[in-house]
Amino acid sequence: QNDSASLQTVRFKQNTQGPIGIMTTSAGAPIDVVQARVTLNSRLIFNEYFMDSITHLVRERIPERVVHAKAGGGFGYFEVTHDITDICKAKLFSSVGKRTPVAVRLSPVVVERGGPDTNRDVRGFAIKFYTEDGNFDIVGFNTPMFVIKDPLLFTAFVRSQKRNPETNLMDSNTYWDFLTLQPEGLFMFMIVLGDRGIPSSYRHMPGFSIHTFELVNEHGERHFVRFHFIPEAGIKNLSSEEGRNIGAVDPDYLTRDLYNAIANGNFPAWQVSIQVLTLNDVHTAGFDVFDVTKVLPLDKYPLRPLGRFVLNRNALNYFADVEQLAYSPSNLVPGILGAPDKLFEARRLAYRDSQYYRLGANFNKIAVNCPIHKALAYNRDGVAPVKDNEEGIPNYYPNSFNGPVPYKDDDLPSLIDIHQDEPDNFDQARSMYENEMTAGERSRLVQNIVESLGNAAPYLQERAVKLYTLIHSNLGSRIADGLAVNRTTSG
Ligand code: HEM
Repeated sequence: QNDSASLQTVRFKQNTQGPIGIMTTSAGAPIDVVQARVTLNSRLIFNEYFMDSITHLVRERIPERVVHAKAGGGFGYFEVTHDITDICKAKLFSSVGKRTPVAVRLSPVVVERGGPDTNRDVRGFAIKFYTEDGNFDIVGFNTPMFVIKDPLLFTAFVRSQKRNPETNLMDSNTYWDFLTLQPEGLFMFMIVLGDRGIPSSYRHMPGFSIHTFELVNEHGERHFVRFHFIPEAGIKNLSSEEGRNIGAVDPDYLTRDLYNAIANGNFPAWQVSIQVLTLNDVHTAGFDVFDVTKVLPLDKYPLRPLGRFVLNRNALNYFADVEQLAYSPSNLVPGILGAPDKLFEARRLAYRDSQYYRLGANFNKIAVNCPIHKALAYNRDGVAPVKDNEEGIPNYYPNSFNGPVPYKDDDLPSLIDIHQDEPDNFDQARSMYENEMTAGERSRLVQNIVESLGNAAPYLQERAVKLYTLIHSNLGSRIADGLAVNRTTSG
């Protein structure tokens, strides 16, 4: 193969004059490989090359993320193109033309670390902005809504979509059991099972914050926004058949495409815009605008342009720069308070916990997670990397010895209190089916649902048909017909 990704090692050779140095052990001692390779009649325990490499090899794997284990990543910048200082005082938005470095990780949800990129799945869309006030992360999806609004259901969602504990196989019964027990998720799965379920490349994939974030301006006034990221290259997707065929030949298709695009100077870029609501809009919307299972209608809350981001650099090392990336909804900066819904609150805890588990206590000291200005936290010690461990700076607060002092924000409002109802987004699902989908899109949605649901137990099929009928009678009856035809042809 002749693509940039396949030729990485060849390029390395071209860019170097010859061997880059004498090989050593991890402790830096030079190795005489001729000697070291005489192992069959010698004491292995004294062979430092063997001992150093074997003991490292068996420690090379860290836990994969419980979700979003596989990904493509890229680095670049975010640039403000439109002034929004009337609604937000965050420094990264302070002036038109201002650039902030970003790290972006794009990932299927259920697919495991070595699995196929072209599976039908939701895709994660995570951006870290390295601002002068610390890191701000938006950890979103390629769908504008999430599957549940009650965080208590998250564990059930993940387990039902992943492998059956006895068979270790993906299981259509658990998949459809969850969706039919929590029918608010069917709205998001109209996208997953529809035309947008398999992006043709990460460059052609949109992103959404989903949560409605609360922002404050210099005067302490609040606004509420959802972020949208629209690919400048346009939105493009694969059909089920294309996904299957491509995945059979190259399971890393999307990862490779992203790497090659960046390596070849065809830099992927996204337009960033926001839907903006005032406090009054929140009260008069007529529905819970913080409900992550719902979208905010674009005709009522149109997109306001904000900026764009461009990915112009690949990771220098995938493990160091992408695997070790640690995004968290709790990474917020002055001016951006986060979202007031329960799911966001749960996420503020879950990501940190996951990163302690997979990366260790000092995950924020790993280079790719470090803020651009030195963090002055009072934490010390723990597993590597500790870097300079803040040298002689006092390690407790408060202290009388010139340790870091608190930031003062006189206007700092807290997140508003909201009341959340039981989820009900059938109206939005109905409207999507009725008004937004073309006849072709509807047919392909039905076909994909029938294909997937056809593998589930009959009583789950019945439950699903009832729910789809509540969304739209036409959708329900077409699925029922499709399942009946399948039964006849297979029986
Ligand atoms: C709006 C809803 C949600 C969205 C859009 C979302 C999105 C994402 C994305 C994009 C990632 C991958 C981040 C990366 O690239 O490293 C991720 C990872 C993860 N998510 Fe979520 N998620 C949502 C809800 C939740 C909830 C409710 C929980 C648990 C309470 C949760 C727990 C996790 C965990 C533990 C990880 C792995 C984090 C790590 O180890 O770095 N997510 N999520």
